[in-house]
Formats: sequence, structure tokens, C-alpha cells
Amino acid sequence: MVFTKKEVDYSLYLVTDSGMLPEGTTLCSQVEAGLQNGVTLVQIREKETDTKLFIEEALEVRKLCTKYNVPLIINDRIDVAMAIKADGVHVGQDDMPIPMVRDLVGPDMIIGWSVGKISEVEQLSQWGPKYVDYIGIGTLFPTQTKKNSKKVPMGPQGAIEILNALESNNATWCRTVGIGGLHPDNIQRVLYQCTSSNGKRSLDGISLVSDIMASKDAAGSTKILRALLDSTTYEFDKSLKFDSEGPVNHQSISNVIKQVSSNRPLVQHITNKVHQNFGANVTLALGSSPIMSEIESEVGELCKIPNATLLLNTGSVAPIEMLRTAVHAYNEERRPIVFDPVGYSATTTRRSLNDSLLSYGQFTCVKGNSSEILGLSGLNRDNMKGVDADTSLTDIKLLAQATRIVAFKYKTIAVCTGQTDFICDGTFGGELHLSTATNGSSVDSLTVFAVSNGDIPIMGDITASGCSLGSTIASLVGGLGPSGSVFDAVVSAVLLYKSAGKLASETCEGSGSFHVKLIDNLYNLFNENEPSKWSATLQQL
Ligand SMILES: Cc1ncc(COP(=O)(O)OP(=O)(O)O)c(N)n1
Ligand SMILES: Cc1ncsc1CCOP(=O)(O)O
Ligand SMILES: [Mg+2]
Repeated sequence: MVFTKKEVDYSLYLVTDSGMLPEGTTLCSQVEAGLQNGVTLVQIREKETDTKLFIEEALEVRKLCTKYNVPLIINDRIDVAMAIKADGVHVGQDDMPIPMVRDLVGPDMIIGWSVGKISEVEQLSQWGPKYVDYIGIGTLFPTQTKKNSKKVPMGPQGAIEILNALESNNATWCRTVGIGGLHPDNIQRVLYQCTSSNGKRSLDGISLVSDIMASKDAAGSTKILRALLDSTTYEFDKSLKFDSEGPVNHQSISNVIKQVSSNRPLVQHITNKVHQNFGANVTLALGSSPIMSEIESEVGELCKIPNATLLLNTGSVAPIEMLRTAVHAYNEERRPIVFDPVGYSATTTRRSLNDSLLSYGQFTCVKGNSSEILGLSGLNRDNMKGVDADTSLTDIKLLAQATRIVAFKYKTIAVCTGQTDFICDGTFGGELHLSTATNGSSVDSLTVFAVSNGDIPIMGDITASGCSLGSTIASLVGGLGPSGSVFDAVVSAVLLYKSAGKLASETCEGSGSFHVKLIDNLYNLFNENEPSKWSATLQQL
């Protein structure tokens, strides 16, 4: 064997399929185009090919791999792998059991295993380092390539659970690639989002079939993939810088408001009916332009309008396809999306709708009430019982931790609303790393900020008050200019909304006038732009 296992570069792993070759290309021409432009590992996966032809093709591909100094893996066929002296084999859950494979191929061959469940990670860690060298984590997204797959696409969140399981089972030797439906429009997001919660590992690479094998320009397609893998930042919010380093102060808040006043962002609301009118008025009060559109065909134009921003509130009745189109369009345009997972834990339907959207895109801010953020984090009150005698302290710790988890898991700025609001920036400035995740930054190392302004119970007596904080965040984030800080904008929005709410509660005569006064006070505080007079306070926990 030419390669030691440690040397293997898993970053761009090409898996073949002669069934999808475009006219004028061959298996070897596509593989060579890949090898010339950055493929680092090749697997021959020919499900329909007879043994004799499989061996002939494998020998040809082996010559190419030797020429480009790249290891060759054979899918399913241990006999062929041994016969042609390949560098490794890949088997799935329905193929030959791993201990038998290892017995047959000996200690030096690379063994890859398809993994989609935590129990499979526990199994490989029990076997120990001598058995599985890498795992293909999938299926990540829907794919036409593996048609008879029984697996439901797991999305980045499923891959994160596998990475966490590798860490908690100390399977440090095991390398990882993601597989299934990977293309240039989702690769950076997958690499960016898929990190273990302890910050110690991310994917070692991506594995794909159709993006290269079915490409009419396999060389060009591979170059695009290579450039994405070699980039160090996922700029999902093109002109916005992420910087939660410096403290947010009156000056920075005032700067945010000045930018919003001059840029007058367009805030596309996809939101529930109850919120539509209120959200539009809140947006107008903040010098921004609301558009309440659920028309799929116009999203592509709307997101290109300067300073366009999307508020996606999943209490909406728009069809999931429309929501996906909107997420995709704003992500492609690198414009911010504020996501409000309404009623996340209330029903299975809502949970799966929200999960599906969260696995489909990248969100600048995820804002929810405490039960939504707790639901998204996977924590519940029982996790923290007994930590503190004082229930309110327990709640603060629990909600702060849930906010951290959501920020880290979705690489977003998480906002958890309640009597106290919690804010946490888990974006890491869009940094992405192969293999070693967030430079060691873990969930627990994230800073949480608390915004308080006493209790404002009347907030709960009007409808869509939480949804309209979403409108406020979207306006302030969307109005930033190229030098603006998203974190500053989110904090400013939460402080502004809580301050306006307090003022309104002090002067209203009931819930009806509170509603009106909330808009009045948002309008006045925004236009006066004197954050030093705002009553809500920000505290670092
Ligand atoms: C890198 C990588 N990951 C997963 C698979 C899938 O293997 P398997 O589940 O055995 O399915 P088939 O590929 O045999 O259809 C893979 N081949 N490579
Ligand atoms: C072999 C395999 N295993 C899980 S998904 C998949 C196919 C991936 O193909 P594509 O990259 O074209 O989606
Ligand atoms: Mg298989």
C-alpha cells in the first residue's frame, strides 16, 4: 500500500456512477477531470456493472489514481478490492459486517462504513480503531443517485448528532465525510454548520457522485467544489460583518439606527395572518418598508432589492415549497433571514416543518420564545432541576444555556424572549474549517447577554407582540450598511423593543391602547435615536 491511513485527504471524495455520464464522456475521463482539479479520494461504485467489466474499469481507474497519487476505494465488492489491490473498501449497513471485512482485507486497507445512526457510532467505537477508518455520514439531503435508499435525509442537524456521538464515544481516529445531495449551493453551509458541540471536530470532507460524474464540464465543476472547500469563510451575509467582540454601547446602537434610517430596508414578511398588519406597522415605524408577500415567483426579484431582508415566521400558511424557495433565494443572494419558529414544540407537524426549513438554509438570527428555544435546544426544565434552589435562577441558567445551544447548533444569533431576553452569537464570523471545528470554541464557551426591563405582562395581552420583535430585528439587521455589525443590530432591536414596550405599558389604558402606544414609542425612540435614554438594560452573563 502506498498510503498510510493518516495521510489520506478526505476533503473531496468522488464516488463514481457510469449510469449518469453525459454524452461524449467516459468513466475515466470524468474521474481524470476530477483528479486534475482537486479530487483527493476516489471510490468506484458501479451498482449495475458485471464483475468482469467492474474489474477492467477498476484497473483503469487505479492507473489514474496512481498517476495523481490519490487512494482508490472500492464500493461493496471486497473481492474486487483485494484482487486489484485497491487502497480501501466502502461498505454500508446492508453489506458484509465490518469485523468480517477487516478479517478479509487485513490491517492496512482503509475501511469506510455508511453511518446514519448514533447506535452505529457506538458500535464502531466498541470495535475500536482497528476496524472502521472513516464513515460516510448520510444521507444528508435528497438525492436521485441512490434511488432505493430507505434513509430519510438527516440534514446538517443529523450529521451534527453523529459528530457529537463520535466525540462522546472517543472515536477520535474515525474520519468523516458527508454524503447525499451535496452541490455548490449547500456545501459551504454544511461544512460551516456541521461541528461537534465541544468544538473539536467538523467533517473531514464531502463525498459526492452526480455533481462531478453527471457534469458536462467535470473539470469546471470540480474546480468550483475545490474552491468552496478551500475557502475559510462562509459569507452567508455578504456585506455584513459579525463582531460580538466589542461591547454594544449607546454609540454602536445609534450607528445601527442611523444606517437603518438612511438605507430604509425592504423587509419581506412571510408571516402568520394575525401578525401581518401589526408587523407592517412596526416595520414602517422603524423607517423600513414592509412587504407581506408569499408569492413564490417574485422572491427572486425581491431579495435582490438593496437591503432586502426576510422575516420568516413559520406560523405562516405558505406552502413549504414557497418557504424553501424564499430561504434559498435569500441565502444565494447573501441577504439576512430572521427565522421565527412559531410553536416549535406544540405539534409534530410544526416541529417537522421548522426542522425541515432549518436544515434547508442558513439563518442570520433565530428568535423564539422560551418554549420554542428550549424545544430547539433539546433541553427541558428537568435537565436543570436541582441545580438551584431558586427557580428563577434555574430558569435563567436553563434559558441562557438553551440560547447558547441554539446559537451554536444553527451557527446563528439566537434570541430567546421572555421576561428577560437572552441573546447569543454563535456565528463565529462565518469561519469554516475542515476537520477541526470552531478552533476549540464550544457551546459552553459562548457568551450570553441578557436584556431586562422589569416585567411587562401586558405584552402577553396583545397578539403577535413576539412576532413583531422579529419585524424589529429584521428591520435593524436589514438596514445595516457594509460596515455594520449584525450582532449590534440584533441587540439594538431587542433593547429598543423592550424599552418601547415599557413606555407603552406605563401610559396605556388597556391592551388596545398598549398596542397603539407600542408602535408610537417604537417610532419615537427610533426617530429620536438617543439610546442613552432607553430603559432596557444589557448585561453580559
Ligand atoms: C462515502 C460513502 N458513503 C456512503 C456510501 C453508501 O454506501 P451503502 O450504504 O453501502 O450504499 P451503496 O453505495 O452501496 O449503494 C458510499 N458508497 N460511500
Ligand atoms: C452513495 C450514496 N450514499 C448515500 S447518498 C449516496 C449518493 C450520493 O449521490 P449524489 O452526490 O449524486 O447526491
Ligand atoms: Mg454498499
